[in-house]
Amino acid sequence: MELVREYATWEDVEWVVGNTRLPVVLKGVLSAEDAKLAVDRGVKGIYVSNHGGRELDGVPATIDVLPHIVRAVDGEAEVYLDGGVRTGTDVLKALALGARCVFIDRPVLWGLAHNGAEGVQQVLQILTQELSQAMARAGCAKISDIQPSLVVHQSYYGIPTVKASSV
Ligand SMILES: Cc1cc2nc3c(=O)[nH]c(=O)nc-3n(C[C@H](O)[C@H](O)[C@H](O)COP(=O)(O)O)c2cc1C
Repeated sequence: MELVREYATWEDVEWVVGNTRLPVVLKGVLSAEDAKLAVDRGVKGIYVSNHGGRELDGVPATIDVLPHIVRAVDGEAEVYLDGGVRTGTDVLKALALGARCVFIDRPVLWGLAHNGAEGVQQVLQILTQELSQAMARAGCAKISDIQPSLVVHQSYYGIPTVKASSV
């Protein structure tokens, strides 16, 4: 019986990178080790995601692994994050911990289900307004003013966090 492979390998990543001149973004990175392996293979965007926690019980929260991944990547790729971003302060925290941007999935779908295109617009407006308020209260006039010192994270104290290995 032929088994159907349901996971990607590093060879797959190498194939994609080698077959396009476009920058490749790898989604689903949850460990510093994998982030480094991806960068070493020419990946230009590390997309920290646990797919909304829907794929595998027990995976770490993306915000917990983000600082380790940012440190490992060391500016060699942009780092993005999704998973559980629900408020403007969530956005602020992710940016402060080194994400270039965040992605939002289910809140957008909830807005769509509630009120169609207008509902989606409302969700994005609420998040934008909350981020703007959070930035004002944190003394940030622009996005580049959002610095790690705004956020106290357990990893800054050397407390070990869960390590996962997945692509
Ligand atoms: C209904 C649904 C289907 C999804 N399908 C995929 C998928 O096929 N591939 C993938 O990488 N992520 C998939 N995701 C995960 C999202 O792209 C995203 O990583 C996650 O939902 C972000 O978390 P949030 O919903 O808390 O914002 C799916 C999410 C939902 C809710």
